[in-house]
Amino acid sequence: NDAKYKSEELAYCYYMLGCTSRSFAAVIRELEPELRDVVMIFYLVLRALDTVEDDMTLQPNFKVSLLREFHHKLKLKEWSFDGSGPNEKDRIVLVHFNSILSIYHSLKPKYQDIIRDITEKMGNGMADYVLDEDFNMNGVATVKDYDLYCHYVAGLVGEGLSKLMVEANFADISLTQDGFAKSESMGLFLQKTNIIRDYEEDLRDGRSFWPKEVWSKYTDSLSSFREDKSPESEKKGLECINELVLNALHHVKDCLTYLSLVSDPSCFNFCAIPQVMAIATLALVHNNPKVLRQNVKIRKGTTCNLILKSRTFPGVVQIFRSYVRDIHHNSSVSDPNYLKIGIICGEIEQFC
Ligand SMILES: CC(C)(C)CN1C(=O)[C@@H](CC(=O)N[C@@H](CC(=O)O)C(=O)O)O[C@H](c2cccc3ccccc23)c2cc(Cl)ccc21
Repeated sequence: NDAKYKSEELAYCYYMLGCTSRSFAAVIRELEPELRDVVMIFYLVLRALDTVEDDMTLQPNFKVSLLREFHHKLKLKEWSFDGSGPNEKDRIVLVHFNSILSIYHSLKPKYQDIIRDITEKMGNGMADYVLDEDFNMNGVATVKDYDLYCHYVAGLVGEGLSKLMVEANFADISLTQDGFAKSESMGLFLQKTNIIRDYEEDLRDGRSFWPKEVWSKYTDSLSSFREDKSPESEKKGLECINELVLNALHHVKDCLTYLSLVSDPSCFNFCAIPQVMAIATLALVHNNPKVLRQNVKIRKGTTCNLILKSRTFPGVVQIFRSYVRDIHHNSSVSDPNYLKIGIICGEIEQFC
């Protein structure tokens, strides 16, 4: 019967959520019922889009049209895609997209519209970068491009989540009345932290997202930090990392303000946990030469402590204050951005 069929599809969607991201899947499962399925579907649709964008085995022109028309697939009753490369880790969400569609169509129309609108904007933004040859090899050109790319892949997620939470009455309406500036910062803080951390891994995949306007101050070729093991090259690499850390820190005040406006406890957790993981990761990558050679990750034990401590807003503020102090104290006097890092850390500590 229909109810049984839907619950099997729902269970399969949660199974796919678990495949794409174990630790975050647990956080989504703790959301209030009104938003749990909505956010889970939103997350899976974004994962599907990300899997298409990440797939370097797809013909560029085919990839561009699939990204630009992906939001139309959400209007279909049935659609799936089995053409992803064999190594695409989340290809399951495209192969079994029918399960996502069946739950998507059971959501309230308002929620469906928000998800489809973000999917359209994100798909078109991603498509704009696919054909940009320079982007693949030299990262984004300017810091402005860096912010625009992060807007498409992460800032828009913040806009969508803010609309969903306000629609469900779980967050203050002001989150949708500032032009989504704070929502944007939430996404950009996460994405910029990942981009700094993933330097070596992305180079291995033959691409980088570090803005040339920054790295070209420290080297003639982005991959030199990885290839040239000399102390001079390492020092330049660290100064480049630290400038990107400085750039990311400018989003922190907005992120803390955003979190103070999320009233529902389960939504607060959902929003706070990725943020505290990000500030811990940012402190880890700051002035850390290992970033140039491998993919550094915060320790499992640290993650558990962060999750426990981030259940309340004061707990989150304390976590941010402590890591921002670490960044401030670990900054080298010889670093060209030493003063700017001191200023932004001081401002954040004031703000806390
Ligand atoms: C690119 C990204 C940062 C937006 C990805 N993104 C996130 O990073 C996840 C966390 C995540 O997936 N962590 C992975 C680790 C990892 O993949 O690096 C895990 O397994 O724990 O969180 C974000 C996310 C959560 C809560 C509030 C947000 C507000 C604005 C923007 C994004 C927000 C996310 C929410 C949704 Cl609905 C969809 C995607 C995301």
